[in-house]
Parts: sequence; C-alpha cells; structure tokens
Amino acid sequence: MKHGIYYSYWEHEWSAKFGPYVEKVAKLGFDVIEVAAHHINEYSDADLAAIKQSAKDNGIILTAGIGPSKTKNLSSPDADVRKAGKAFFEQTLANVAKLDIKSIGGALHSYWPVDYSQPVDKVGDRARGVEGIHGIADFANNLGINLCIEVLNRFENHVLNTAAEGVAFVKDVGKPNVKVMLDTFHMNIEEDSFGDAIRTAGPLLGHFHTGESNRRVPGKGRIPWHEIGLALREINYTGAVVMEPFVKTGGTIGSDIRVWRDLTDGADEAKMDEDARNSLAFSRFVLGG
Ligand SMILES: O=C(CO)[C@@H](O)[C@H](O)[C@H](O)CO
Ligand SMILES: [Mn+2]
Repeated sequence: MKHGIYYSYWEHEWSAKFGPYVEKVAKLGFDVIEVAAHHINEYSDADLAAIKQSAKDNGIILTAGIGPSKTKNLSSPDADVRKAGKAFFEQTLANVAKLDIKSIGGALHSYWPVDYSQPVDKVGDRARGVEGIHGIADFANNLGINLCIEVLNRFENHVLNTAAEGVAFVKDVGKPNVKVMLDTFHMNIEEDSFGDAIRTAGPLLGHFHTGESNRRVPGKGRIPWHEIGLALREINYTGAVVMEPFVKTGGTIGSDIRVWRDLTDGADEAKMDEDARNSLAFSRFVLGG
C-alpha cells in the first residue's frame, strides 16, 4: 500500500501549479502525490518533463484526480458535449501519461459537482456514462492508465453513490483498466458499513481516498479507521491510499467542496505540513503500508 496526499490541501484553485509540491510532499514522507488534471492541458511538454524528473529525483509516484466540467460530461444527453468530453479526456490522458501517471480518479463517467437545479436522469446518465467510459478505456490502457470511477455522495453526484453501484457500473463497462474508487468522506454518508463496502469493491478497488467526515486529515475525527484498515487488508489492497483533506475556505476549491468555515484552526503553512505529516504516520499505522 502506498500513501499519498492531494496537493489541493494547500491550495484554493484547481488550476494551481502542482510542480512545486512534488518535493514538499516527498519531504513530508509521502510515497504519492495526487495532482489535479483539470488544467493539465495548459502545461507545456517542458513543464511536464521537469515535473516527471522531479518525481523521479524525489522517489515520488504521481496519481491524477479530476472533476470533469459540465461541458466535458461523457454522460451528457447532448451528443456534442459527449464528443467534447471524449476529446478532452484523450488530450488529458495523453498529458497525464507524460508524467508516468498510471491512475486517474474522479467522476470520470459524469461531471462534478452536479447542478441539481435541473432534473436528473440517473438511468440515462448511467447508460451514457458506461458507454463513455467504454469509449476511452482502450485509449487509456494503451497509455498504461487505469480509470478509477469515484463513488460520490448524493449531494455531489447522482450516478454512483455506493460501492455496490460502482461495482455494477465497472462490470458493465467490462474493461480491465476500469476500476472502482472509494472515498471515506462519501462512504460516511452513503454506506451502511465501511468494511462491507470495501469488501464489495474487493479486487475491483483501484484507488482509495481518505478524509474525515468534515474532510479534515485522517486521525482528527470519528471515521472508523480500524475497521477500514482491516477491510483493506482483507481484500489485499495494494494500491494507493490518498488523503484528500479540504480545510481551507475560498477559491473554486472552497466553493466546489463547500468549505464555509476555516477548518485549519488558523494554521500557517508549517502547521498544515505538520498536520499532514502526523496524519501520514496515523494512516500508515492504522491502514497499513
Ligand atoms: O471526493 C472528491 C470530491 O468530493 C474528489 O475526489 C473530486 O472528485 C476530485 O478530486 C476533484 O478533483
Ligand atoms: Mn475523493
């Protein structure tokens, strides 16, 4: 098991440059840094080559996360949007591959966060989502990339809310590089049992996000980490466990994540780093790896 952190913990914008965080995260003792792929198509090849080299020099593995925008929605009822989504993903995956990234996770099958001011069509969106992911899976596989379909809570997406729904979706896609992704923040809202959800995903679990029920770093709240660690060991999970704390207000991150109060307790960057380091030690102990 490899442990990581989403660099957005320190930032306000999905567009924030992730290059400088590779060394920082390595110094904090992590194995993995997760980067936001939302704006990766704006990086030059030289930028990507430098970041790849920095990861190599620092012994860090990169993974990617993304919340696709409504205009790039692979499950949209509008065929032109689906087409734009496919083109966006192909460009994004090609750039992600330049960083030697083997896994991209998020609501790849849909968009995020969902606009609930309009009625939703879960059945139709799911069917188009299966087709959309099926349509980019081989492209990703040829680049050695797994597509990890994130199961989200009801307030952020309607297509997949439970591990069982995630597994059924991934089985319908039926491609070896398309996996289920779980996140303890979302599981806390939707699952009857953390352990059962992880066992339901079993060998299809491709990526795992961690965070407390208010998205503080693991160890500061009341998520049942021991139960989660036992279940991950039971299914012999060897993938990445990436903590995804969101504690800062402001910017597109604060707004998309609905952070309306300062959850850092007024921390400066040094204290934010210390919290991450302590949470990493806690996560390695309780989850393994
Ligand atoms: O859990 C979430 C959102 O609640 C994230 O994983 C998100 O989908 C993605 O990371 C956006 O970059
Ligand atoms: Mn997540």
